[in-house]
Amino acid sequence: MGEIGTDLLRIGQIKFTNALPICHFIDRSSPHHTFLPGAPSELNAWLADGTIDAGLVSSFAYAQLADDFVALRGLSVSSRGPVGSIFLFSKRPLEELSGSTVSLTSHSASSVNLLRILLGEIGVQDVNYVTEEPHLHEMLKSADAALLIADHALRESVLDHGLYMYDLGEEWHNRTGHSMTFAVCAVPKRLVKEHPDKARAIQKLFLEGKRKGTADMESVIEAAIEMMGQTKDFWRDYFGKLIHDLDDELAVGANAYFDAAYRHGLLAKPVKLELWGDES
Ligand SMILES: C=C(O[C@@H]1C=C(C(=O)O)C=C[C@H]1O)C(=O)O
Repeated sequence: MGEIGTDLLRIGQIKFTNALPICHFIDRSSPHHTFLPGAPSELNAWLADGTIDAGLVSSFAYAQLADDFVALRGLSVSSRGPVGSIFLFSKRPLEELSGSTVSLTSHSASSVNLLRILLGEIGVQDVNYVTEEPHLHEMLKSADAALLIADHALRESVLDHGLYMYDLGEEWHNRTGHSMTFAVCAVPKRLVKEHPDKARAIQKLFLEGKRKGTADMESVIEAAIEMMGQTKDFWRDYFGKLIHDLDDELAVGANAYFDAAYRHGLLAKPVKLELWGDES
């Protein structure tokens, strides 16, 4: 973490379309904040090494850093059922992946660990996990299945590969009945304690961006089309699946995920989501 009393706070922002409903309208004119866009895995590493002070990161990365960070109330990337952009593309049905090689996108922390949990719960054993750049064709040259997230997953999801496709938000919901929170907005406990006004200012920037995005979804969709093409209906359907809120109810799903991650040996200790700030 940098010198937190200083005037400039560095804030991480997900560079993919899933965060556009929050990030498209963020006011970047503030002299006290600078925004650094990255893939989730980059943002996670930046939060851990102090390159950024706060921002959107994988919920799993938050869980690893939960001693030092809180999650801002009202902000997340979540789904209650299908998420539409987190897919396992597989040559075999999920239940038949024991002894297989599964290639994991290098961009994710939450989804790759969710996949480990889901396969573990189904009783799939002896999987050889490899982490690779998110290129489906390359990944499947040597793997039996490949996990992609975000824009890479969206792009492949509209093509016919003749592969089995599993939406991890849907698999998690079918299995547990819970929502799943993939990303949260993490802020250092030190900032909250020593400069609550600054933590509140970060939350307000994101919440105000989300409020504008919700009120003007057409502009958010235009921005998504500019990034990736597809039709307005495609984006309406996709953004309709995503939830960008974070409240006590969604925290139940996030905590169920953290519990499962701990049970499966993926987190070193039990973690509870610590929400901070007001939602408005
Ligand atoms: C919905 C998504 O959620 C994302 C998934 C993440 C992860 O797997 O670590 C992190 C941030 C989110 O942007 C997605 O990428 O499609």
